[in-house]
Amino acid sequence: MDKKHKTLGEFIIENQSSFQYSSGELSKLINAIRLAAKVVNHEVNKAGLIDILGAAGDTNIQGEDQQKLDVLANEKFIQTLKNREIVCGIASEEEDDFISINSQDEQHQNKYIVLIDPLDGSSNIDVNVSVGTIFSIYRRVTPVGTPVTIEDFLQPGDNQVAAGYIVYGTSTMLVYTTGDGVNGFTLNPAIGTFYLSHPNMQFPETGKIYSVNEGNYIHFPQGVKDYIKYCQQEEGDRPYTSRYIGSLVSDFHRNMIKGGIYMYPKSSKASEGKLRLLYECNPMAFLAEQANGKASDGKGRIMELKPTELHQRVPFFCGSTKMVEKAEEFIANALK
Ligand SMILES: O=P(O)(O)OC[C@H]1O[C@](O)(COP(=O)(O)O)[C@@H](O)[C@@H]1O
Ligand SMILES: [Mg+2]
Ligand SMILES: [Mg+2]
Repeated sequence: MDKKHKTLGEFIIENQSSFQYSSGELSKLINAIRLAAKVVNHEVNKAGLIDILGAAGDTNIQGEDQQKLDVLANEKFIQTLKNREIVCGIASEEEDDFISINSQDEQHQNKYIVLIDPLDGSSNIDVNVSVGTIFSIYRRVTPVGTPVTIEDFLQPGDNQVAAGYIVYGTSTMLVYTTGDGVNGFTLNPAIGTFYLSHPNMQFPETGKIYSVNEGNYIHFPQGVKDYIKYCQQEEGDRPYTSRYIGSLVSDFHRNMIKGGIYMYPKSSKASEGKLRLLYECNPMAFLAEQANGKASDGKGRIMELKPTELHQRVPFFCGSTKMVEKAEEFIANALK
């Protein structure tokens, strides 16, 4: 029993009252995500030993080949949330449409919806590089007790009540916010308990790491090219170091601890970039802002964007405030 660190369970109970809608329902929801994370973590850790590597044989609505672990993680999270009867709707990267869940208990109608990227960094699954899960939680906007509609999911990021990720890396961590700062919990695999290991996480105001797939450089807008050149120049505290894991969760996590910027710009190959607004950019933006960082589409705040489609993509620039502002500056200058 680790007396030095608070468990996630203790932390949730202690901080429940600081949550504006505190009714215990959100705590139950975070606990359900914790449970599903442990189940997926168990599978990820022994991926090479069980038939869970490689493609599942289907493509998702994004046109991507679904990996077996994408499908498994999707099933585990949806199953856990359904079984625990705490949400009235779920949307997932791996599901074409949202799922409406009617509560069996007439007396108790659920108010929360969850959007998930069940397995983030799918291209890294087979090569034993860290991957993650991303979640975003909203209160529904349509009347309680009626089936959820697309309106419940197409809410701007500013309406999120909670967001977070799990990183399955050298250690497994759950990092989340309910709008009162960002806290990180590390799983003690010996006893299956998450402990508070990274209280009040903060992005350093600036940093020396830039994370972008430079293989797409020639396809990037001029402003983005100019910013990357700026990062590579011999001047002042530059050149910065290029670090790109290819898992958004892992690149974000490192940059939040060390200071840095992650970029997935639009390009001549991908007119709106690659990342999905609802279950990748909005939750990471909420975390970034709660940790004194910044998240932008290159022009303005991600969380002000009014979503129009469940799986829409947006350009994404996220990390240390000064670095994101610099990138925005280069993008704006190139458009003059
Ligand atoms: O291989 P690319 O084009 O650089 O894309 C890598 C990016 O795509 C992602 O893998 C997209 O997420 P999924 O794996 O959930 O589809 C991000 O995690 C990562 O940052
Ligand atoms: Mg992803
Ligand atoms: Mg994914």
